[in-house]
Amino acid sequence: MAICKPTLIIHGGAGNIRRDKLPPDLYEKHRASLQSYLRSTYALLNDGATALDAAVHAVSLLEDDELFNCGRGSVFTSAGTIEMEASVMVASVQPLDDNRPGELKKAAAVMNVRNVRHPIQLARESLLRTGCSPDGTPRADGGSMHPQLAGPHVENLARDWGLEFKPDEWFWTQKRWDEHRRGLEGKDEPISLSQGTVGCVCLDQWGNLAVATSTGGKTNKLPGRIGDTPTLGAGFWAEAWDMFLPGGLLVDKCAVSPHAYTQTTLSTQNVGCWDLWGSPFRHMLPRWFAHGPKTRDNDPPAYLPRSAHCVTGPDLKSVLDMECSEFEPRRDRKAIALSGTGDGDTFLRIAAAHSVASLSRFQNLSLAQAVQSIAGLGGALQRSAGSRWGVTGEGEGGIIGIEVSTAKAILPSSSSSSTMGVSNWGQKAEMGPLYRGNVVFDFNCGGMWRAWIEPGPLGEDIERVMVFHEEYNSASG
Ligand SMILES: NC(=O)C[C@H](N)C(=O)O
Repeated sequence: MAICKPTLIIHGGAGNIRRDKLPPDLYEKHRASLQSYLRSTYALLNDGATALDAAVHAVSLLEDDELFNCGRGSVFTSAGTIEMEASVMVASVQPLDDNRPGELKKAAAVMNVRNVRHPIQLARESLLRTGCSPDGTPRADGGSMHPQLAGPHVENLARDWGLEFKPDEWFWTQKRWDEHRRGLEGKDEPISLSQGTVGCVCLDQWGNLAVATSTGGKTNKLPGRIGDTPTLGAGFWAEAWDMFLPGGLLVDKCAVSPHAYTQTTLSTQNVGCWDLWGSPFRHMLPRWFAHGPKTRDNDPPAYLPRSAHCVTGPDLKSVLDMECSEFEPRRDRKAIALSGTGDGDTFLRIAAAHSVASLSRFQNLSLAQAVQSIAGLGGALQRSAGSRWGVTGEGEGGIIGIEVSTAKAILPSSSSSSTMGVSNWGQKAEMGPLYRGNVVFDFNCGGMWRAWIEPGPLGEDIERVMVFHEEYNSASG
């Protein structure tokens, strides 16, 4: 049964893109490409495609488009060769199910790939071919449980799996060759450069999230260099976790401060604690919490389901007797997926995508806040460049993502003007509640090519295509 409204965001690279160095015709070409890929991918999602297939569809189109640094438009290494990288990863707000495509392996990445027309399709095949069944018995699909595969070995698998190959000439483009030559000669770029990696994050009707990312890497990278795009947790990540919402009991530390958050790992699962005092669930708290937080030194140090570990106190028995029938523990699930672009060496150094996920999960930040603190201005990517910031391109980049939760509501997104957030209140539809993904992005450099669908004031779909923080034609930015 459909439980989610499809949600979609695509990026086409971030970097030192400047308004005065981005001619209108080049802007228009990027805008038209991104809009067309956004539309066809969104149509697929609405027709019932899985998030994985839709994301791979979007990135396959980008890989054939010379404008972007991936597939056919890939940049050259310092040796004048093309070495491509791509990755996919999935997560779901549905309960874990090893029979769901991709769930067994969760992520697959390919690196140092040559002549494969669609590296992203190779990553998809590698994800789905695990070489074993959910119960661990061998399966003859030619795959393995390895999430990262490189070079001639994975190219051989691509042949075995029937993927399309193209000759070197097909990948050669004048624009990238000129960039390569100018770079070797130490000359400046005459027009705006984006680092050009592409990515798609989407949510399907069944609550599955997928991220697909593809790149040629950095212009004049050393042959054999592996970047963030095919490295788990650096240039991409997807994750889902269970949350407990009102009906469970609160962590002591959480009760001390209205904004505190505590996460305790229990034997079989992680449980989280929301800031209930400032949350929309306030009115659902039992009456004995009505006076707000206070410290209870003898309480158990974790937020646990009632049956396992209960709040102590004089009124506990009567509270449970009176309140529990109307206050059942409810387990909700949250999922996120992220794709990055920019200086991959920095993304690697700070495990950028996984850092965003950890902030969201363990610090209980909205995804918008978490993305901002890593990829926004003054965020961890920028800070890690130190005194080299603005000189070498180090630390520059951006991240796109989607979060979705089966709770009736999630915490509102950051109000920062540079971090786009769409609130995620469950929508009522005939078949029951539909959840909407929350599209987020941020970047710390001149621009990031991106396109997404957002809800208008009446809930209608609105397409957005942007490169700067503001519209291309606005005076500022
Ligand atoms: N184009 C990019 O975004 C570059 C990519 N992140 C890399 O460093 O390999």
